[in-house]
Amino acid sequence: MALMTALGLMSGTSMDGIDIAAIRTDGEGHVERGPFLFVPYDAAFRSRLEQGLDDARQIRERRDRPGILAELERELTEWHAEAVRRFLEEHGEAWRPDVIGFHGQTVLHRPQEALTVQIGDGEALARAIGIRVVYDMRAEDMRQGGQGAPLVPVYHAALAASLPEQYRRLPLCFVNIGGISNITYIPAEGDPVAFDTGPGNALIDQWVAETAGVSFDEGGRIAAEGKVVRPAVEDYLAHPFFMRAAPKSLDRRDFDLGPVRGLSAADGARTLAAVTAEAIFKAVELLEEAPRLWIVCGGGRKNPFIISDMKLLAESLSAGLESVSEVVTADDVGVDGDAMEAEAWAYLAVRSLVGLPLTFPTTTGCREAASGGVVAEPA
Ligand SMILES: Nc1ncnc2c1ncn2[C@@H]1O[C@H](COP(=O)(O)OP(=O)(O)OP(=O)(O)O)[C@@H](O)[C@H]1O
Ligand SMILES: CC(=O)N[C@H]1[C@@H]2OC[C@@H](O2)[C@@H](O)[C@@H]1O[C@H](C)C(=O)O
Repeated sequence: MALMTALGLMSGTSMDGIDIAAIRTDGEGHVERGPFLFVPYDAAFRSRLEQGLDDARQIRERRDRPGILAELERELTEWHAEAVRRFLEEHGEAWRPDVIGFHGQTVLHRPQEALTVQIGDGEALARAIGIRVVYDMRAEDMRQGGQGAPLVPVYHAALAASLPEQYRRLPLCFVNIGGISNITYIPAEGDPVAFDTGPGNALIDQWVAETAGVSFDEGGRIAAEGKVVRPAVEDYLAHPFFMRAAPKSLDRRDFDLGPVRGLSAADGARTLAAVTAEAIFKAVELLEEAPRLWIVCGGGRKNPFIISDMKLLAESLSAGLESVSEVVTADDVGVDGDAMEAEAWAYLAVRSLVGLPLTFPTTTGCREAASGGVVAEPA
């Protein structure tokens, strides 16, 4: 197939802003990565999104927009249109997209009820920027019996195939630490396996907002003053989610700050970093073999305590293995840990246009490999 230029727009569960990335791809093995831009939301819009999550609890049917959600959807779409305009001003000449993959903002995710809701009006976005948009890429997977998440694994698989030789150590795991964490396990033989693993940064963000008045724990500075409080970690890890078989996925509200309440700001931040790392390693119990390499993507890789805890866990894991299990960041292996999800949404948009599958029984639990997405034309 001919190559297409695609833009991906991701507003993740951290609700910190919009990631935009461009790629050129055939939707299969060929991926050229282009520029990346992050457009942060202001504090006022972030708190409106939080309110949107509250209102979303009243949603019974995926088109419902109770409370502020209808207005919020308009605002969110406008934020995205503006972000695209800004991207095109800088990179439009070399990277004028044929198509845009638009994620929107997840406000509710209840896989057990086959209900997942991303606000964001794909039709309005296509009209506003005059470019074809593919949106609502999770819904078809759910109709086919899948979790509707995670969707990035098919892109991880494409990247795994082009990793530098010294990092093609199968089985390996891509770890995405966004608001929620998820992994893609690439075995030596067979299909990639994927699932959400537990909390990512969302709890840390909520905790430091409440106790220290900042939106995230930059560089782990708050955690640096604290210690890991074991009973709180154990409390989180006793959550029934960890006992469940994969595939499985999470809503941002499935975990809360209950177990760290009463701790100092620093101890809470340090403890939650440990929870994130340990929850990821709990995934090993669900995998056929322990990964030889963990490639960490997403904002959580910039929290040094999450990374150092993961490295210690990998060391103890290695003790029982013939080959070592090592933790590296996306940047170490030559991929962009910030742009990855937005690139994936660009890649998925191209796959959707050509009718290739986005999800597989081993990544979301869909009955058979499923495509998806709705195409909005600009005119
Ligand atoms: N310098 C940093 N130090 C510590 N944490 C950071 C830093 N930069 C970003 N983060 C954390 O990463 C989060 C954003 O991560 P990311 O962009 O991967 O999330 P997301 O787009 O919401 O992803 P997802 O869809 O996977 O939930 C921030 O909310 C913050 O908690
Ligand atoms: C429903 C939803 O938005 N899920 C997100 C969330 O954030 C991380 C994790 O939970 C993952 O399952 C998914 O996002 C990524 C982009 C995915 O679909 O692969």
